[in-house]
Amino acid sequence: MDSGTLQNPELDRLVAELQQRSTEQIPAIGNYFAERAARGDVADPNALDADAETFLADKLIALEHDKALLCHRLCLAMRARRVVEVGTSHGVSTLYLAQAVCLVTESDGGAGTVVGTEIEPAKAAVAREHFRRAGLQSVIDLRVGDIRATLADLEAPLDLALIDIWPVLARPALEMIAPKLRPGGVVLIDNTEGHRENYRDAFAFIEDPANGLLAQTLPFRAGLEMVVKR
Ligand SMILES: C[S@@+](CC[C@H](N)C(=O)[O-])C[C@H]1O[C@@H](n2cnc3c(N)ncnc32)[C@H](O)[C@@H]1O
Repeated sequence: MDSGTLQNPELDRLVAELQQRSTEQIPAIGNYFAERAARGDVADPNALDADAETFLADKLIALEHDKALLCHRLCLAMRARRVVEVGTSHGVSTLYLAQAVCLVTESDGGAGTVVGTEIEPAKAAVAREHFRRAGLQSVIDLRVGDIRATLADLEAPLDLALIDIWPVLARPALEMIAPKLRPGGVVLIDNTEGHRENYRDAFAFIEDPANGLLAQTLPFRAGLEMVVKR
């Protein structure tokens, strides 16, 4: 038995194919930002300009397999059935989350949903096709638009959230999600070590005792923040 899989051969093939496509795009993304910096035209990761947004519009930038697998295993451990994903892109991490929620509801009964959100309609359309291929579309509520509108009416209590979006959006996402997390609920935030400074507003929120959160940076590549509601 392979402990690093979702133990569904078709789904494992699909996520491996998408992870490979995402990995292959990374050098081009690095080159784009390096070339701009070399021209003295540094792209601000906290305020992407139109050129950077156009360049990134078709890039997967998927959550790496090891991090996505942790999300999957945590959903199972927590028996998560209300999950939110902030930043869906082509839906790679959504597939891991949705399969875990399906396993929980199949074994424990009842219903479950993964709410995803993506601002680029073309990316959302590709994500929907992946959900359909995986047979997971019935548990995914993909909302197209800006998180500040699409996540304004999240239904409580939430079990788990994954924040995998530009760092500047982590704070507004936390402001909408944290009050609706159940005690023991978890938020995972990608790249918090690699972009610590850009996450300063998010950390100010996490460290405010009024919000009842505790955090630890897990030692994945570029860091993965695990935030727990007390
Ligand atoms: C890092 S990618 C998400 C990757 C995805 N979690 C996966 O594993 O496949 C971040 C995504 O957030 C989207 N995004 C950026 N700003 C957004 C906003 N204001 N509202 C919703 N989505 C946004 C981007 O278009 C991009 O596709």
